[in-house]
Amino acid sequence: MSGAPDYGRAFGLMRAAAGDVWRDYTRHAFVEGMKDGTLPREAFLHYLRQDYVFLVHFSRAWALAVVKSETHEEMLLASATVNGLISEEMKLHIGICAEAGISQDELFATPERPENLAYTRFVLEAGYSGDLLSLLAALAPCVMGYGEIGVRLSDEATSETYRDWINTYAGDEYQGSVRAVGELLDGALARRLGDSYDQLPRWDGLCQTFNMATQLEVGFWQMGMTP
Ligand SMILES: Cc1ncc(CO)c(N)n1
Repeated sequence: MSGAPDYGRAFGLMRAAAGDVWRDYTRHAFVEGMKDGTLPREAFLHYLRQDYVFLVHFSRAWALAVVKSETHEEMLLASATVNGLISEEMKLHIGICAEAGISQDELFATPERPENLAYTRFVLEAGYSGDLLSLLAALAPCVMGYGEIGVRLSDEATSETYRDWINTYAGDEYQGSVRAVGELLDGALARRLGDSYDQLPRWDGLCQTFNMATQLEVGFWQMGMTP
Protein backbone atom coordinates (compact mmCIF):
# COMPACT_ATOMS: atom_id res chain seq x y z
CA MET A 1 0.00 0.00 0.00
CA SER A 2 1.29 3.48 -0.73
CA GLY A 3 0.34 6.71 1.04
CA ALA A 4 -1.00 7.12 4.57
CA PRO A 5 -4.30 5.46 5.54
CA ASP A 6 -7.43 7.65 5.74
CA TYR A 7 -8.49 8.37 9.32
CA GLY A 8 -11.00 11.12 8.58
CA ARG A 9 -11.15 14.77 7.55
CA ALA A 10 -10.25 16.52 10.82
CA PHE A 11 -7.23 14.31 11.40
CA GLY A 12 -6.03 14.98 7.83
CA LEU A 13 -6.27 18.74 8.42
CA MET A 14 -4.52 18.60 11.81
CA ARG A 15 -1.79 16.34 10.45
CA ALA A 16 -1.15 18.75 7.56
CA ALA A 17 -1.09 21.72 9.97
CA ALA A 18 1.51 19.94 12.14
CA GLY A 19 3.93 19.91 9.18
CA ASP A 20 7.42 18.51 9.72
CA VAL A 21 6.84 17.54 13.33
CA TRP A 22 4.45 14.79 12.16
CA ARG A 23 7.21 13.33 10.04
CA ASP A 24 9.71 13.60 12.94
CA TYR A 25 7.27 11.50 14.99
CA THR A 26 6.23 8.82 12.50
CA ARG A 27 9.70 8.39 10.97
CA HIS A 28 11.75 8.73 14.14
CA ALA A 29 15.02 6.74 14.34
CA PHE A 30 13.35 4.45 16.93
CA VAL A 31 10.64 3.56 14.39
CA GLU A 32 13.17 3.02 11.61
CA GLY A 33 15.17 0.79 13.98
CA MET A 34 12.10 -1.43 14.47
CA LYS A 35 11.63 -1.50 10.70
CA ASP A 36 15.09 -2.87 9.92
CA GLY A 37 15.64 -4.71 13.21
CA THR A 38 18.66 -2.61 14.26
CA LEU A 39 16.95 -1.17 17.35
CA PRO A 40 18.77 -2.68 20.38
CA ARG A 41 16.59 -5.07 22.40
CA GLU A 42 17.49 -3.20 25.60
CA ALA A 43 16.06 0.04 24.17
CA PHE A 44 12.92 -1.76 22.99
CA LEU A 45 12.23 -3.37 26.38
CA HIS A 46 12.88 -0.09 28.18
CA TYR A 47 10.45 1.65 25.77
CA LEU A 48 7.85 -1.10 26.22
CA ARG A 49 7.94 -0.81 30.03
CA GLN A 50 7.54 2.96 29.83
CA ASP A 51 4.78 2.50 27.25
CA TYR A 52 2.88 0.21 29.62
CA VAL A 53 2.89 3.02 32.20
CA PHE A 54 1.91 5.40 29.38
CA LEU A 55 -1.09 3.21 28.54
CA VAL A 56 -2.26 3.21 32.16
CA HIS A 57 -2.54 7.02 32.05
CA PHE A 58 -3.72 7.04 28.45
CA SER A 59 -6.60 4.74 29.42
CA ARG A 60 -7.48 7.19 32.21
CA ALA A 61 -7.55 9.99 29.62
CA TRP A 62 -9.90 7.97 27.40
CA ALA A 63 -12.08 7.31 30.45
CA LEU A 64 -12.26 11.08 30.80
CA ALA A 65 -13.51 11.18 27.19
CA VAL A 66 -16.47 9.07 28.36
CA VAL A 67 -17.08 11.68 31.08
CA LYS A 68 -16.86 14.55 28.55
CA SER A 69 -19.13 12.87 25.97
CA GLU A 70 -22.42 14.51 25.09
CA THR A 71 -24.14 11.73 23.16
CA HIS A 72 -24.67 7.99 23.55
CA GLU A 73 -22.63 7.42 20.34
CA GLU A 74 -19.66 9.37 21.75
CA MET A 75 -19.84 7.41 25.00
CA LEU A 76 -19.88 4.11 23.09
CA LEU A 77 -16.82 5.02 20.99
CA ALA A 78 -14.86 6.40 23.96
CA SER A 79 -15.64 3.44 26.22
CA ALA A 80 -14.77 0.96 23.42
CA THR A 81 -11.37 2.67 23.18
CA VAL A 82 -10.82 2.38 26.96
CA ASN A 83 -11.61 -1.32 26.67
CA GLY A 84 -9.36 -1.80 23.63
CA LEU A 85 -6.42 -0.22 25.44
CA ILE A 86 -6.81 -2.18 28.67
CA SER A 87 -7.88 -5.56 27.32
CA GLU A 88 -6.07 -5.67 23.94
CA GLU A 89 -3.14 -3.28 23.45
CA MET A 90 -1.64 -3.84 26.92
CA LYS A 91 -1.59 -7.61 26.27
CA LEU A 92 1.26 -6.99 23.80
CA HIS A 93 3.34 -5.29 26.51
CA ILE A 94 2.54 -7.92 29.15
CA GLY A 95 3.32 -10.79 26.73
CA ILE A 96 6.66 -9.48 25.44
CA CYS A 97 7.80 -8.48 28.95
CA ALA A 98 6.80 -11.90 30.35
CA GLU A 99 9.02 -13.57 27.71
CA ALA A 100 11.86 -11.29 28.86
CA GLY A 101 11.30 -12.34 32.50
CA ILE A 102 9.54 -9.13 33.61
CA SER A 103 6.42 -9.89 35.68
CA GLN A 104 3.18 -7.94 35.45
CA ASP A 105 3.70 -6.52 38.96
CA GLU A 106 7.19 -5.32 38.02
CA LEU A 107 5.79 -3.82 34.85
CA PHE A 108 3.09 -1.89 36.71
CA ALA A 109 5.72 -0.61 39.18
CA THR A 110 8.08 0.71 36.43
CA PRO A 111 9.42 4.14 37.56
CA GLU A 112 8.00 6.73 35.18
CA ARG A 113 10.43 8.78 33.09
CA PRO A 114 9.81 12.58 32.94
CA GLU A 115 9.17 12.51 29.14
CA ASN A 116 6.46 9.93 29.75
CA LEU A 117 4.91 11.90 32.61
CA ALA A 118 4.99 15.15 30.59
CA TYR A 119 3.08 13.59 27.73
CA THR A 120 0.28 11.82 29.61
CA ARG A 121 -0.29 14.68 32.06
CA PHE A 122 -0.48 17.11 29.13
CA VAL A 123 -3.22 14.94 27.61
CA LEU A 124 -5.08 14.58 30.91
CA GLU A 125 -4.86 18.34 31.53
CA ALA A 126 -6.31 19.04 28.06
CA GLY A 127 -9.28 16.97 29.15
CA TYR A 128 -9.60 18.27 32.72
CA SER A 129 -9.67 21.94 31.74
CA GLY A 130 -11.20 21.60 28.28
CA ASP A 131 -14.09 19.92 26.52
CA LEU A 132 -14.15 16.70 24.47
CA LEU A 133 -12.66 18.52 21.45
CA SER A 134 -9.55 19.66 23.35
CA LEU A 135 -9.13 16.20 24.79
CA LEU A 136 -9.51 14.48 21.40
CA ALA A 137 -7.01 16.90 19.80
CA ALA A 138 -4.47 15.75 22.42
CA LEU A 139 -5.36 12.05 22.05
CA ALA A 140 -5.40 11.91 18.24
CA PRO A 141 -1.63 11.95 17.50
CA CYS A 142 -1.11 8.88 19.69
CA VAL A 143 -3.92 6.83 18.19
CA MET A 144 -3.53 7.84 14.53
CA GLY A 145 0.28 8.03 14.58
CA TYR A 146 0.67 4.43 15.74
CA GLY A 147 -1.94 3.44 13.14
CA GLU A 148 0.11 5.06 10.40
CA ILE A 149 3.41 3.66 11.70
CA GLY A 150 1.94 0.15 11.96
CA VAL A 151 0.64 0.13 8.37
CA ARG A 152 3.90 1.49 6.93
CA LEU A 153 6.14 -0.87 8.90
CA SER A 154 4.00 -3.85 7.99
CA ASP A 155 4.70 -3.00 4.33
CA GLU A 156 8.32 -1.92 4.64
CA ALA A 157 9.86 -3.98 7.46
CA THR A 158 12.98 -5.87 6.39
CA SER A 159 13.34 -7.77 9.68
CA GLU A 160 11.14 -10.10 11.74
CA THR A 161 12.61 -8.91 15.08
CA TYR A 162 9.80 -6.50 15.97
CA ARG A 163 7.01 -8.23 14.00
CA ASP A 164 4.74 -8.74 17.05
CA TRP A 165 4.75 -5.03 17.74
CA ILE A 166 4.16 -4.14 14.08
CA ASN A 167 1.32 -6.67 13.70
CA THR A 168 -0.48 -5.29 16.75
CA TYR A 169 -0.68 -1.79 15.24
CA ALA A 170 -1.13 -2.90 11.61
CA GLY A 171 -3.82 -5.45 12.57
CA ASP A 172 -7.54 -5.13 11.78
CA GLU A 173 -8.50 -4.64 15.40
CA TYR A 174 -6.20 -1.65 16.00
CA GLN A 175 -6.87 -0.18 12.53
CA GLY A 176 -10.63 -0.47 13.10
CA SER A 177 -10.33 1.42 16.38
CA VAL A 178 -8.24 4.17 14.72
CA ARG A 179 -10.91 4.66 12.05
CA ALA A 180 -13.57 4.77 14.78
CA VAL A 181 -11.61 7.49 16.62
CA GLY A 182 -11.38 9.42 13.32
CA GLU A 183 -15.17 9.27 13.03
CA LEU A 184 -15.55 10.27 16.67
CA LEU A 185 -13.34 13.33 16.09
CA ASP A 186 -15.17 14.35 12.89
CA GLY A 187 -18.59 13.88 14.52
CA ALA A 188 -17.67 15.67 17.76
CA LEU A 189 -16.36 18.71 15.83
CA ALA A 190 -19.41 18.93 13.54
CA ARG A 191 -21.80 18.53 16.45
CA ARG A 192 -20.23 21.29 18.56
CA LEU A 193 -18.85 23.73 15.96
CA GLY A 194 -20.68 22.93 12.69
CA ASP A 195 -19.26 21.65 9.41
CA SER A 196 -17.02 24.70 8.82
CA TYR A 197 -15.20 24.16 12.13
CA ASP A 198 -11.82 24.74 10.46
CA GLN A 199 -12.83 28.36 9.69
CA LEU A 200 -13.38 29.23 13.37
CA PRO A 201 -10.88 30.80 15.81
CA ARG A 202 -11.20 27.72 18.02
CA TRP A 203 -9.62 25.54 15.32
CA ASP A 204 -6.11 27.04 15.71
CA GLY A 205 -6.04 26.15 19.38
CA LEU A 206 -7.06 22.57 18.62
CA CYS A 207 -4.29 22.31 16.01
CA GLN A 208 -1.80 23.66 18.57
CA THR A 209 -2.85 21.00 21.06
CA PHE A 210 -2.44 18.33 18.35
CA ASN A 211 0.98 19.75 17.46
CA MET A 212 2.19 19.75 21.09
CA ALA A 213 1.06 16.14 21.60
CA THR A 214 2.97 15.23 18.41
CA GLN A 215 6.12 16.89 19.77
CA LEU A 216 5.68 14.92 23.00
CA GLU A 217 5.50 11.72 20.91
CA VAL A 218 8.88 12.64 19.37
CA GLY A 219 10.21 13.08 22.92
CA PHE A 220 8.80 9.69 23.88
CA TRP A 221 10.70 7.89 21.08
CA GLN A 222 13.81 9.82 22.04
CA MET A 223 13.39 8.66 25.64
CA GLY A 224 13.05 5.11 24.32
CA MET A 225 16.49 5.34 22.73
CA THR A 226 18.16 6.21 26.04
CA PRO A 227 17.49 3.35 28.50
C1 LIG B 1 3.64 6.77 23.35
C2 LIG B 1 2.52 6.04 22.70
N1 LIG B 1 1.75 6.69 21.80
C3 LIG B 1 0.72 6.05 21.20
C4 LIG B 1 0.42 4.73 21.51
C5 LIG B 1 -0.72 4.01 20.82
O1 LIG B 1 -1.67 3.66 21.73
C6 LIG B 1 1.25 4.09 22.46
N2 LIG B 1 1.04 2.79 22.81
N3 LIG B 1 2.29 4.77 23.02
